[in-house]
Amino acid sequence: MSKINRPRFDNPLFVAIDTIDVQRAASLAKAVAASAGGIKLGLEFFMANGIDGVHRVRAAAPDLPLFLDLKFHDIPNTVAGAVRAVAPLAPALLTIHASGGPAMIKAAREAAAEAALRLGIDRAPAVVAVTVLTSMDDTDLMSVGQRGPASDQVLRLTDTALAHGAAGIVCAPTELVRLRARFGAQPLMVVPGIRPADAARGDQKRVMTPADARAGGADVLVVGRPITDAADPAQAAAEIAAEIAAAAELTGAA
Ligand SMILES: O=C(O)c1cc(=O)[nH]c(=O)n1[C@@H]1O[C@H](COP(=O)(O)O)[C@@H](O)[C@H]1O
Repeated sequence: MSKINRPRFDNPLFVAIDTIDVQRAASLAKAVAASAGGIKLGLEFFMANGIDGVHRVRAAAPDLPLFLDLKFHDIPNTVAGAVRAVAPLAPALLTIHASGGPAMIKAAREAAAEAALRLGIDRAPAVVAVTVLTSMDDTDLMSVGQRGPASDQVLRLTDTALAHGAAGIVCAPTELVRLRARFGAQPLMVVPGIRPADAARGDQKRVMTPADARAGGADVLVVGRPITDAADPAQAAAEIAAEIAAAAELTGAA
């Protein structure tokens, strides 16, 4: 297997732009461009607008890396095909579900590397594996037949994901310290479930503030509604970026 592609982001704030409206998505991308390190487009946006829609949003903020969060979870052959299909978008990050298992994770990683080579893309998309969704707690986990507590299941899935070629994982901020202690600094830790102290949790269950998540070792902080639902998204993004930067200074993180 080729060397693991592990990107580093100077600015770890990725704004999740969850909408079906291309114009709104483009104007949000533009509004947050000064404070964000990247934008994330996910299922909601992609189901409505597909590859063309992604191009249109990127044109609004061309310098921002793209996190394409489609959470692939299928048989290895199908996932490899899906990775190849979106590779021309050259996302910096691409998600799969770790629970798809070793062969699926390996197939995704290999498809990303091969497609990048074939397309002449400098850097293959980093495949990151979603562990336990941040909207699930221990009871939810049990109800789908998985052994909890959530933090133990995240550890097991991280082990599997990293052993089979994922560049990193998606986890809740509450698991970061334990994961860093076990897996060290190398794996990319992508962390949603971020809520400023005064923000509504919505459907998120395992949450922390931007400062605590950064101090805990998050490489990428995924923040959606606290920014996109704010009266002034540019200002909300700037405040969260400042909170992250202050936490990084305190802890000596880059
Ligand atoms: O893969 C993800 O990005 C993801 C994984 C996870 O466990 N939880 C989670 O919330 N996400 C995504 O992160 C974003 C969080 O958005 P907000 O809850 O609005 O901040 C959404 O786009 C989710 O799809």
